[in-house]
Amino acid sequence: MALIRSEGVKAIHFGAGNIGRGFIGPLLVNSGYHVVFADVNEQVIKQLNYQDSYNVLILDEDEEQINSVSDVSGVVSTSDDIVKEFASPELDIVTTTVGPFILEKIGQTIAQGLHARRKAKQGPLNIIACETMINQTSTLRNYVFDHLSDDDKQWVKETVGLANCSVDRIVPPYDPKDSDSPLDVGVEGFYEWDVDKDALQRTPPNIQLKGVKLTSELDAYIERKLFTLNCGHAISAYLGFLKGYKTIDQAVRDEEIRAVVHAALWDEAGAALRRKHKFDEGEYREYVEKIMERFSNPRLKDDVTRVGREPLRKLAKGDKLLGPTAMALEYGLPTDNLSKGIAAAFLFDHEEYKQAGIEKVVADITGFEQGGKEHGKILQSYEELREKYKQRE
Ligand SMILES: NC(=O)c1ccc[n+]([C@@H]2O[C@H](COP(=O)([O-])OP(=O)(O)OC[C@H]3O[C@@H](n4cnc5c(N)ncnc54)[C@H](O)[C@@H]3O)[C@@H](O)[C@H]2O)c1
Ligand SMILES: O=P(O)(O)OC[C@@H](O)[C@@H](O)[C@H](O)[C@H](O)CO
Repeated sequence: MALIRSEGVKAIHFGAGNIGRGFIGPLLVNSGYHVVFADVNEQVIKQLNYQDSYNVLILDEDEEQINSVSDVSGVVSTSDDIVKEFASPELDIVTTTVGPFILEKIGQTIAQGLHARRKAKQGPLNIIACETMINQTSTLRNYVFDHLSDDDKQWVKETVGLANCSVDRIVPPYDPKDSDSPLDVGVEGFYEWDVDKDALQRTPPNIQLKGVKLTSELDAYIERKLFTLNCGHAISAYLGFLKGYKTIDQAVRDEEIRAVVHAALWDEAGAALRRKHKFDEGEYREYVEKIMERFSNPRLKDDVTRVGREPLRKLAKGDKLLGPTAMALEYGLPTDNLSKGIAAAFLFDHEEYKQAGIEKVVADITGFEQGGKEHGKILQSYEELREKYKQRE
């Protein structure tokens, strides 16, 4: 059993959920931080303060490893305690994994915390939101700035680093039957965290995150992750759901689904990404094959409903499905398999689409004109999938 221990400076992490406890928290602890988890879930916070540690189980197909994460505590994110934590001289970094829609809510809390920190005359800080979306920290920054005075804004501009990033580790909810503690979490061994190094506040240079890649080319890393891993994940989830599979590994072991996902990632999204970012073909092939292997991991038991959650968010322009489609079209590349994934997303949550009429809904959401080629491809796949999997409606 590998033991991870922290030694000094503090981090606040908003969101003590799967990825918070399973990746960001442990990585911060491993980098020497005491991690204060901030969450609305009072039960989780109580348990964190009671236990002071929990286990992260690495669930790879060929490896079983348990890491104990200690020196962690929790505060309820809606209590005054969180504002006090911001004023602490030991605080060095603030991270989040609360979900894209929650950033607006924590924006006000972070603004109050930053105000308290300025009043307490404490020093620099870095904030990194780790949600699965493009420019998540810039989005959070806007919400925070909505609640700051002009003086506070000026202080934040001079003192606080707000860096975008890309975070990758698959962390599904862990079945409590499989462990002794409700805090324990099961994760895959693979992880990647790329952070925009130019946006970080480096005075004092406390930030030394072990296992983090600091880069000046974040856009390429973000697009590679979102348009490959998350794109393939979403397509697997939606097609898997239609075919009656419960988990992602079951879905991608189905030859038909696997072929669509692989072609979407390699021939369509991948071909576009390789052109735009000049990724080395061999390295990119390894990246795709590794993703297919990660999706196939039966020990993760990752439910298609978790991966497919909030389909309208996933269908947003520039996000994991329409983003790579637009990029492929820009380079004159095929999009047939991406279109199938998009069509399947419309069938995942079809009740609300049914009411408005699918043709209009597809046009409104995708921006593809009714009667146009791309709109037609999605609609055709939609009808084919609907006919084929009628029994699941
Ligand atoms: N699970 C993964 O595989 C994974 C990997 C990379 C990134 N992410 C991203 O991380 C984010 C969280 O995903 P997750 O799977 O951990 O979800 P989750 O539901 O397990 O965790 C979210 C946590 O945020 C908490 N929360 C909700 N509202 C809050 C608030 N106002 N203040 C503080 N805490 C609040 C919830 O109580 C919960 O504990 C998402 O943006 C997701 O895209 C997830
Ligand atoms: O978190 P979402 O809902 O945007 O997407 C679901 C999964 O694809 C996602 O959580 C992945 O597991 C994660 O992005 C892996 O790094």
